[in-house]
Amino acid sequence: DLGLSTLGPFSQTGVVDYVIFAVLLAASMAIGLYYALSGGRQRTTQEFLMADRSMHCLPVSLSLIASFQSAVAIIGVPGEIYTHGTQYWFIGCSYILGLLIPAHVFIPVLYRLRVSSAYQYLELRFSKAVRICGTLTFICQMVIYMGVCVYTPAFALNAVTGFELWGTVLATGLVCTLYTTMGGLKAVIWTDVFQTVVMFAGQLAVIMVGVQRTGGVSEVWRKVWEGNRISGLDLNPDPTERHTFWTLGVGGIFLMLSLYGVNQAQVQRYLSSRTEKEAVRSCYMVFPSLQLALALSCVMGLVMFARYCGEDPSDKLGTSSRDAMVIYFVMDMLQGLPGLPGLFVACLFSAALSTISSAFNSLATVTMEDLIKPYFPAMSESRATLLSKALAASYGLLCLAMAYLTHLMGDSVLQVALKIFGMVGGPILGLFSLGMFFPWANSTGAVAGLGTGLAVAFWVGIGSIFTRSSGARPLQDNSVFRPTGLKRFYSLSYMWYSAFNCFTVILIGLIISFLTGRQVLMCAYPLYNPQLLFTNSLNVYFLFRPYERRGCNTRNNLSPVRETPLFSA
Ligand SMILES: O=C(O)CCCC[C@@H]1SC[C@@H]2NC(=O)N[C@@H]21
Ligand code: NA
Repeated sequence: DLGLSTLGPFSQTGVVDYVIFAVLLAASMAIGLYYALSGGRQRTTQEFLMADRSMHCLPVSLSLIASFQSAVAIIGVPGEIYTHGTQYWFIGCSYILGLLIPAHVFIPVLYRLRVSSAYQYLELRFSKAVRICGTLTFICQMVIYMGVCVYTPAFALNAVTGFELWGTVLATGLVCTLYTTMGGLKAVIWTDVFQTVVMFAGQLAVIMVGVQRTGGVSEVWRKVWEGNRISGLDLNPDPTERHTFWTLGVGGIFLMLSLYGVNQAQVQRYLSSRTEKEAVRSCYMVFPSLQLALALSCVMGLVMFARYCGEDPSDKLGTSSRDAMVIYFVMDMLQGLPGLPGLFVACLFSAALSTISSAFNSLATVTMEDLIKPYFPAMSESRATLLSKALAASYGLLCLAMAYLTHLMGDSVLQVALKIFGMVGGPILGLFSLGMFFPWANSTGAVAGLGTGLAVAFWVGIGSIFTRSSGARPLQDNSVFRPTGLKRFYSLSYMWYSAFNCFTVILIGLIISFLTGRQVLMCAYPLYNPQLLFTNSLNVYFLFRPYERRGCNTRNNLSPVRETPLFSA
């Protein structure tokens, strides 16, 4: 508690803010209960994990946003814009291809395979070992990320308002675990819808009050313009430059593909759609909402700059953490307006709840589908569902432990989250790309590629922590730091991690495949018949297993879908 509890929402306006926060938690619980007691009452894994594959595109698209738009973005992005200007806004350019490729490349393949876990594809294409490696990698990524998402809002609030830290983490974690365990994917998707609305409302409120209290739109614009926080198009090709149009607009595409193309949390939402067209439509509908989310958090950073541009309140705050400063700004703007601080607290926790509930549910799904069911085929449906619920609950508790670990990480939470996605999500994207676009890759190559990709990713990621240059260089710091050799390698912008690690997996995967299974060339069918791809008809072949000693064989029981154009030319 930085002694700013005078600014705290719960000292000035008191009860009404607590009520709003409590209403948010209660509403989420109510939705969880509703889906626990209605429909099939969550008695089958098809319902608990896949929502009976009956969802419409609107809730699915809002739930897709909610999965990877957490308090990290709501607190981290304004801090980024305040410190470095609007260069980060260019990440919005990556949303075009970052959503088109999932819609027309990854969804068709994964939807038609009728899988529950994205990693089942890896077994069909490669082998069980590759599937297990993919699943374990995904579990590591989401468990670490969940910890950051639970910790962020609680830490930020505690830093500024003295709001009870671990009590909040516990309350959030328990409520989330409960409704996810009771109501399954249907509850997670519908709470995501409700929480996304609260998230947008909270940010909008802060922006409107903030602009009004900082002298109106023209005054805000004048201050950010003079403070040169409106960044131009930075076309600097230097890959060690932290944020440029290339690292954000192009590097961001690979980040988006790793999240919206192959991440189980998003794939599960596509697969829960009633038809493939509905899934593709939900992917398209993500675009405007994602741009809105990005705009709100960027504008919030600009208003915050207009408010404090001269002074630097970190001395009052006692911490130079930009993340804590964002909460200070919000409480400074909203104090004395009954209900608004509570609305923002609800916004923060809605963002966190909607992300960690998606993480719980997708972790329970892959653990069940990839790590348990294959070894217990005779397990009864009710037993499997009960186990899935136990898994969701245990992941909830694990996430609280991870929240504590986040305590120890440096950097702004936004950078921590983006680094995790780059270091772990990038290699997984590489693994799927190796399988889908390189028919001659085999499972030995895939495992070697993934292992190498993860090793290199952690080498760069950990190395970057020790070299100054990878951190955020404040705008006014114009010291020319020219890293050389290994230091240059460590200085790679973290926005390139997804692309860099993806290509490492593909490169190593291909080399090892050639060295171990050259006969493969004759057997695997192209996933896409390339010359057809651009004539509007997509022939999705289910892949034959790569060459075994006895010549090509099709051990999997999926017959190739031959020559049936999936949508007419
Ligand atoms: O908010 C978080 O929890 C993670 C930070 C943002 C993750 C990436 S950034 C590009 C894409 N847009 C989003 O809203 N989330 C993802
Ligand atoms: Na969220």
